[in-house]
Amino acid sequence: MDQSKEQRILNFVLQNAVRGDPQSVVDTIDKYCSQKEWAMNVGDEKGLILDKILEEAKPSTSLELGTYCGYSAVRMARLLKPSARLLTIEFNPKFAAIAKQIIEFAGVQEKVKILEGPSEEIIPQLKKKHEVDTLDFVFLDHWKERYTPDTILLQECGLLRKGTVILADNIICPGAPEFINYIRNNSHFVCTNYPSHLEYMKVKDAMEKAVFLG
Ligand SMILES: O=C(NCc1cccc(CNc2ccc3[nH]ncc3c2)c1)c1cc(-c2ccc(F)cc2)cc(O)c1O
Ligand SMILES: [Mg+2]
Repeated sequence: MDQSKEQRILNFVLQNAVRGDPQSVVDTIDKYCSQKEWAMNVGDEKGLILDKILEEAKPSTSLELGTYCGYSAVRMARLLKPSARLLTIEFNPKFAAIAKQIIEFAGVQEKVKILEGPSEEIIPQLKKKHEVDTLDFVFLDHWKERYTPDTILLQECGLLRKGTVILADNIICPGAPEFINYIRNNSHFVCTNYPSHLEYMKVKDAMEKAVFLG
């Protein structure tokens, strides 16, 4: 059975990155995906925006929607303080299995917990089953049409607090027009746009930060 692109990315990491070194895992995935096969990691250019916003937020509890191969989970975990936690939700079991191995190879498995399943099922379980009080940081990078319903669901479940930072990928490409319309017209959020480029390409993209006002 021939390998998937995600398995090829994993193998390249296992053979070329340094075990226990999250920066080397991030750099190795970026090298593979810019030189060999494109993949939908947030990438190095938008990754620097993610780094800066995450470092400003100094989150104790973070949530990511859309783990994929674990690139952004490793990228975020490398910047979290030792006691901080990242929960990341992935619907596709094959992606989750690859991500688990990449996260373990990077040595950040103590800070990262992969939750397998659809966000609409898992978000309502975060408080009771996963002992979350409120979220300090949320990274949206899953199906773009889920950005709005899941933001509403997070509010309904009491998971946002005054100052929670939500960062959304792919505002231009593939685009999340209904999310932009929702969040920029919602007086409970203060929004900031960060122009950038699609990972590994010259195509324009952007990220949007939305801070919840409570
Ligand atoms: O679509 C994207 N990513 C989302 C995605 C996509 C596929 C599968 C999954 C399965 N994972 C999944 C699903 C549902 C879920 N619910 N809760 C968790 C959860 C997890 C997730 C995407 C596309 C492009 C892109 C593609 C092509 C192109 F030409 C330009 C740009 C660039 C990106 O940076 C992207 O992020
Ligand atoms: Mg993305």
